[in-house]
Amino acid sequence: MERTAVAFAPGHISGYFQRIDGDTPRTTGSCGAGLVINRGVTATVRPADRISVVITDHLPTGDPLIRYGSGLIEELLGSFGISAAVETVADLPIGAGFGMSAAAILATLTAANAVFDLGLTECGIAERAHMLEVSHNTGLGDVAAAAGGGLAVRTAPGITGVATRMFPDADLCTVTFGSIFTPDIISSPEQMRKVSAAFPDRTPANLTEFMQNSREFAEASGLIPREIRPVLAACDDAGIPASMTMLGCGVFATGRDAHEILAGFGRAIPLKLCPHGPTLMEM
Ligand SMILES: Nc1ncnc2c1ncn2[C@@H]1O[C@H](COP(=O)(O)OP(=O)(O)O)[C@@H](O)[C@H]1O
Ligand SMILES: CC(C)(COP(=O)(O)O)[C@@H](O)C(=O)O
Repeated sequence: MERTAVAFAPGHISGYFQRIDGDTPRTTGSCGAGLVINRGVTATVRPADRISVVITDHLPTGDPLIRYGSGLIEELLGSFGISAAVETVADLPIGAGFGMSAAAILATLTAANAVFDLGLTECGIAERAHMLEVSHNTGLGDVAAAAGGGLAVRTAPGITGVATRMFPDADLCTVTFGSIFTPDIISSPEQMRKVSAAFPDRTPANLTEFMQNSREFAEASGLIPREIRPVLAACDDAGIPASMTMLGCGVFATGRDAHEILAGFGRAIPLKLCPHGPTLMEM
C-alpha cells in the first residue's frame, strides 16, 4: 500500500525582529521574539507520479480558500528529488503575519521525511526549512521559532539562535484584516534600517515584557497600518496588552478579556502557546 504521512507545524506571531545578514541563507535571519501558537499548518504527503500542491488558505472572515501550486513547496520537493502530492491546510490566513509559510515548509518536510525515509533529524528539517524560507524572502526568524514551542526569544540568526523558550499558560487572541507582502518589507534596505533602529534593547524575562517590547517596536518601526489603529486604541483603553502581528495587517493581544475587545472589530481567534514544534501525526 502507498504510504501517506500527515504532519503539523505550529504558526508563529513575531512581535519584533531585526534582520541579520550572514554570508549564506543558513546564517541569515533575524533576532527578535514571538509566540509559537497552537494553530498552524497540517500537511499530507503521498508519493505521486508528479509534484502537485493544493493549499487550503483562510480569508480573514474564516471562509476557506483553495489554491493550487506553491513555488516554495515545489522547490522543497525538487531539492530532494522527490515526487509527491502535497496538501497543506493553513488554520490561519496566509501572509498575515502568522508564519504560515514557515509552518507549511516544516510540516511538509516532516511528513516527506517519514514517507520517503529521507533520514533527516529534527534539526536537519529545521535547517533546510530555514534556508528555503530565507532564500524566498518569506520570513527570517519564523522557522527557528516554530521548530520548538513557546514564547521564543531569538538572539542570533538561524536555527541555533533561539536563546530562551518560555511557556506561560496565557490566553492569547488575534484579529486580522489581511496580508502585508513580507518579501517587499524584508528586502527593502530602508525598511530594514527603520526596523533595526526600533529594535528593543532589553531582553524580555516574561510575557508582559515581551508585549511591552513588541508594542514599543511596532510604534517605532513605522510599520503599523492605519486599519489596526482603532483596535490598538481599544485595547489600550481597556488595559489589554496588544501589538501588531509582524508582518500582517492584524493585532494580537493577551489576557482573558482580549477576546471581547478584539471581537468588536472582526473575527477574534483565540490562541494558546504551542508547547512543541513540528510533529508527525499519522503514517
Ligand atoms: N500553507 C501553505 N502551503 C503552501 N505554501 C504556502 C503556505 N503558506 C504560505 N505559503 C507560501 O508562502 C507565501 C507567503 O509567505 P508569507 O507572506 O511569508 O506568509 P506568512 O506571513 O503567513 O508566513 C505564499 O505565497 C505561498 O507561496
Ligand atoms: C516578521 C518576519 C520577518 C516575517 O514574518 P511572516 O510575515 O509571518 O512570515 C519573521 O520571519 C521574523 O523574522 O520575525
